[in-house]
Amino acid sequence: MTTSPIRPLRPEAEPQIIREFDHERAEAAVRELLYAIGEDPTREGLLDTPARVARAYAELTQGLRQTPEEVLSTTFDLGHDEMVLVRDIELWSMCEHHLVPFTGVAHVGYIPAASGKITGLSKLARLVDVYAKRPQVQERLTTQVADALMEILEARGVIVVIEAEHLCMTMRGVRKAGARTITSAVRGILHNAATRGEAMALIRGTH
Ligand SMILES: Nc1nc2c(ncn2[C@@H]2O[C@H](COP(=O)(O)OP(=O)(O)OP(=O)(O)O)[C@@H](O)[C@H]2O)c(=O)[nH]1
Ligand SMILES: [Zn+2]
Repeated sequence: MTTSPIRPLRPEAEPQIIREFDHERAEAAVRELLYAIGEDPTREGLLDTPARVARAYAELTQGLRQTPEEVLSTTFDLGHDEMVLVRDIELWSMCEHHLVPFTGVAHVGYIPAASGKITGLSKLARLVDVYAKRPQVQERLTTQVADALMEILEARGVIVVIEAEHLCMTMRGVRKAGARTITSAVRGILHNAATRGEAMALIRGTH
């Protein structure tokens, strides 16, 4: 059995961008976990599992190695300064308490700067992934997406609504399948009741 050297955990609340995923360390940890649950990682069916799980985790946590600035670096000036809203962006994240998935949809809307700084629609979905593909809590995911749009696009207003089901509440623990958690973050001129109402109507599809 091999164990990799213990390195200190990062002390910061917000993780630093670490460019390289440590496959060797992840594999060693998975091997250890298999021993811990009473499995035998040397049996044939499990031989490649540590490497596979490491690759899967590299993908599931790839947002830790990306920045919102990279994603939002392409902007256009379309002279459009009204609300842009992308609804039902599929979302898969990982709850930081249990490291099991939570999944649902994000609705992301913003009102561009008067200068008309607009990003590509797909970039809103990519931005959600930058923050979703990390160990997360839904509240932080919601505010991080909103804050990134305010800061990087200099949007005049942002609304982010996330509806998700947490597998840690479904497959284990309290076992309440179907319970959905809804979080929202509102910034800038979307605090204005009429503007927010317009956004909510678009999100609900009742406009
Ligand atoms: N606020 C918030 N809580 C979350 C999120 N994901 C998971 N949780 C909760 O985190 C809590 C962790 O509670 P603990 O009592 O420390 O852990 P636990 O003993 O496994 O709790 P149970 O899930 O109730 O069995 C649970 O209530 C989870 O439902 C999230 O995104 N936001
Ligand atoms: Zn959880």
